[in-house]
Amino acid sequence: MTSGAILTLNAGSSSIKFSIYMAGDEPEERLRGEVEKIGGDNAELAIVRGDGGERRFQIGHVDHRAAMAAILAHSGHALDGETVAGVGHRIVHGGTDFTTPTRLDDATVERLAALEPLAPLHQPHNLAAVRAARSAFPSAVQIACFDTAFHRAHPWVNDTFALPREWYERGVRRYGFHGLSYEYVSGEVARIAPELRHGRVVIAHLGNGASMCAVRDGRSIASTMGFTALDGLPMGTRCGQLDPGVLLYMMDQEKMTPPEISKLLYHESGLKGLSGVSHDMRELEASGRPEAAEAIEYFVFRIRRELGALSATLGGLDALVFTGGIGEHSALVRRKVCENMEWLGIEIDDERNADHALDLAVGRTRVMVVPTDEERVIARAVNNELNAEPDR
Ligand SMILES: Nc1ncnc2c1ncn2[C@@H]1O[C@H](COP(=O)(O)OP(=O)(O)O)[C@@H](O)[C@H]1O
Ligand SMILES: CC(=O)OP(=O)(O)O
Ligand SMILES: [Mg+2]
Repeated sequence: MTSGAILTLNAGSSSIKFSIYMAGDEPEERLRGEVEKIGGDNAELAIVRGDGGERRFQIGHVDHRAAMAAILAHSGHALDGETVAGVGHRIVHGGTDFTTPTRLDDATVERLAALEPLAPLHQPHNLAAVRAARSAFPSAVQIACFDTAFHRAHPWVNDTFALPREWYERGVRRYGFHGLSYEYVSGEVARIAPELRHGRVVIAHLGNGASMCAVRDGRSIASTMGFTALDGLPMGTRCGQLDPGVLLYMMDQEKMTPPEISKLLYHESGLKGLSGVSHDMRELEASGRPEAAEAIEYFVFRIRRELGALSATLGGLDALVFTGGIGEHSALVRRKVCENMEWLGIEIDDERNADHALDLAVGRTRVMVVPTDEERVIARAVNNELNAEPDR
């Protein structure tokens, strides 16, 4: 059996999540943490140890590189002399080629860098973390785990756009994202409720990025995100589904350049753009401004619309599962999504919902809150790779 430590890195647009596991038959978590508000004036490093103890450090203004340095410094302490045997990375875009966890070398990093324009909020940061970790831990195995991989076997009708066929061959496809989260949550649903293993399940991953996925037999059938992580639901700062005619109008009539449009769609839209208050659901819920309430209303409206559509692709619904920062913590959003949904068998208990309980349903369709754990999926992939090479 393998020994040594596993470090996982999950770099997002404004945060880097990380964890340390010990390798073994099943990886064992030692510590997890996050640097939040990267790019702002008061970034914070939070560390949660396996025994539940939590520490927070104000680290001022940091960019991604400085945040990584802070993480590596703190990981060094926590490792307590253990060698890092493997580092696992969440890589948001794997394109058409990467469908399973993959070892990172110079050539792979270069191929993944070519996908940066398809995930500008994530991929450059993911690869910066890879470069930093390769130089900090040169003898460790570096493994890429892809957000797109869980969806790669979804049916062709969900994989394509109705463009001339050559565009599909050129890789313009609906990839889908949040796959590490869907893999973890669907596994948990099957473990907690074995009767749902072959059931019709919709998972709503509602975080700063948000998407929904129809799952059957542990596989993705359809999801709301497409070619990039802009499609589908509105998000913290991303617009979600948009008539492509809007883009043509912006270019032709408003003479906006591609970088200007990209900034608008990725950074200034979604909950932030609609409310003018914040991208953060906590702040919207606390705000008395009517625009904040309207932004929540739009978010909920789109979730309900997609729930209907995904249930239709599944031919009905046995379970709706909430996860992600909003899905796990916002009783308000869950209540609004589930209102007047008896036609889908959805009815929830208000008290259990306020308590963020695992099982909310009083109707025929299960409604569950399952905290996601992308880090564990990454740690398992690295652990498997290490166990496949026991002499390391
Ligand atoms: N207690 C809470 N109530 C409502 N929303 C919350 C709460 N905690 C976190 N959130 C929401 O969750 C988001 C972060 O979700 P998370 O899944 O961690 O995001 P990501 O991984 O995309 O950075 C925050 O931006 C905020 O909107
Ligand atoms: C793909 C994506 O949107 O990821 P995140 O939710 O971490 O921003
Ligand atoms: Mg996330």
